[in-house]
Amino acid sequence: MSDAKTQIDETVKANDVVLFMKGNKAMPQCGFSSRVAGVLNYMGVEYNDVNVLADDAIRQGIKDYSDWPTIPQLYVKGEFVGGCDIITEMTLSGELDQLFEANGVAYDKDAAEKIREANG
Ligand SMILES: N[C@@H](CCC(=O)N[C@@H](CS)C(=O)NCC(=O)O)C(=O)O
Repeated sequence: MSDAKTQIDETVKANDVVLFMKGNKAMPQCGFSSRVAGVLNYMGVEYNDVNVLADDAIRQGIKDYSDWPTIPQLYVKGEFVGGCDIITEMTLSGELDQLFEANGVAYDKDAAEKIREANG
């Protein structure tokens, strides 16, 4: 395994929820990353953010790791879940709630409902 792949593998296995993004959760540097971080922040999810802009090897490595061409990328319990479009859809359909519940990830259900109400 390359250094980047090893680092990615260890990160997603050591942390329940990881978001590979541009910028960080406090200051996203891309609208797509901002949207996913915004959902997780609003839902009160505890997660690790990895800024791919800080390391080109991780930026390319995460795409190879998941075989997914873009960033952001959300991982739950070591599994790739999706990017911005998928996370948005899963938030609105309630599938993200189900995924968190199935994996014992704490989140604010009322906040999730508010997102759905505002976008229904
Ligand atoms: N449709 C994508 C949008 C994300 C996207 O297009 N990301 C681009 C621009 S930020 C990207 O990662 N390009 C490759 C790169 O910048 O390395 C999604 O659902 O996540």
